[in-house]
Amino acid sequence: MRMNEVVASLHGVHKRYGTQHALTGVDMELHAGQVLALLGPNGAGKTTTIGLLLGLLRADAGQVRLFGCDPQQVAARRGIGVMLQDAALPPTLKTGELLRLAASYYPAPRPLAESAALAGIDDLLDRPYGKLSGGQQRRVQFAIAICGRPRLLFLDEPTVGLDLPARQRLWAAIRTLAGEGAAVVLTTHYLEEAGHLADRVCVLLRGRIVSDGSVDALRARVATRSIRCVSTLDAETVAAWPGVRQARREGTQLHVTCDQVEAVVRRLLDADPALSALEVQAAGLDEAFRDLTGDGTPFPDLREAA
Ligand SMILES: Nc1ncnc2c1ncn2[C@@H]1O[C@H](COP(=O)(O)OP(=O)(O)OP(=O)(O)O)[C@@H](O)[C@H]1O
Repeated sequence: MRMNEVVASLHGVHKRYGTQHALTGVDMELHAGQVLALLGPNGAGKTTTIGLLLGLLRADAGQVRLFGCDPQQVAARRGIGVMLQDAALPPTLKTGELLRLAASYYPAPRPLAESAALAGIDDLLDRPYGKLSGGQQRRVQFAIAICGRPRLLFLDEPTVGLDLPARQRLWAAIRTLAGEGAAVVLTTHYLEEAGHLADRVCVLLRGRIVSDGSVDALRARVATRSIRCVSTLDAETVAAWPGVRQARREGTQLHVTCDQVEAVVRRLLDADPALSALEVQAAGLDEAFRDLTGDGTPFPDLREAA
């Protein structure tokens, strides 16, 4: 497989459930060797997009292609690996047995030890799946998703329930797979995860793609900066200054989001000679997303990873 080759695509896709419009005119391409993070608030259309690519749903209009074929064709589906959130696996089977069984469905599976090592489950192979912790089960599900050497890997919130070392290990494994040429699509609510992992971030909002590009390009689309300082200035007063988008207080700290950072910093220093611990940062992804909604709609389910 050539790096950057388009492995799957949606062009002008519309999908409705009854009168509910889930996707309206979505265009998206997935490339070999690229990790794409699909982000958006609840109900934005992420699951619907993945369902269409997996051939579980049919578009009402537009074209969906998987390895150049209709995603409903079995041959096309053999090239994908999937880790969904509601995986139900037989609890009495041992992890190693489950992995062997899953690998047997693929023409050229990865050696079991390699899948286990990538997923960090080498020490769990003799344990019954049902006796594992939630985080351990997630790792087994990941091993199953990658055991067939998929050319396209779908990961639906793969690190939910994982502690930080396990999450970092999974990120490393995902990077390895992308390095081997796999296209990876992941949905995540963790901004940190998208920032660390993704080559591209696609933001869906109310069934439309509102941003598609690198994490840096997304950040650059919003010119906002955030200022933090220790100050006794009233947040509401600062919020009314020109160039300030938002100001709030957290204990002794004042947090200000603004467009014209130099002017606001100058005015803060003038207004409060005792101001200290001044920090200026580029907008985080959460501010970027908030900005993309245009009407200030927050993304309540986007949170920083713990
Ligand atoms: N089977 C269904 N019947 C009716 N409406 C549906 C169905 N599935 C999804 N929808 C609606 O379609 C829209 C998109 O839903 P979708 O599940 O794709 O969003 P999502 O981005 O995956 O959300 P979440 O982050 O909550 O999983 C929502 O308004 C949802 O209510």
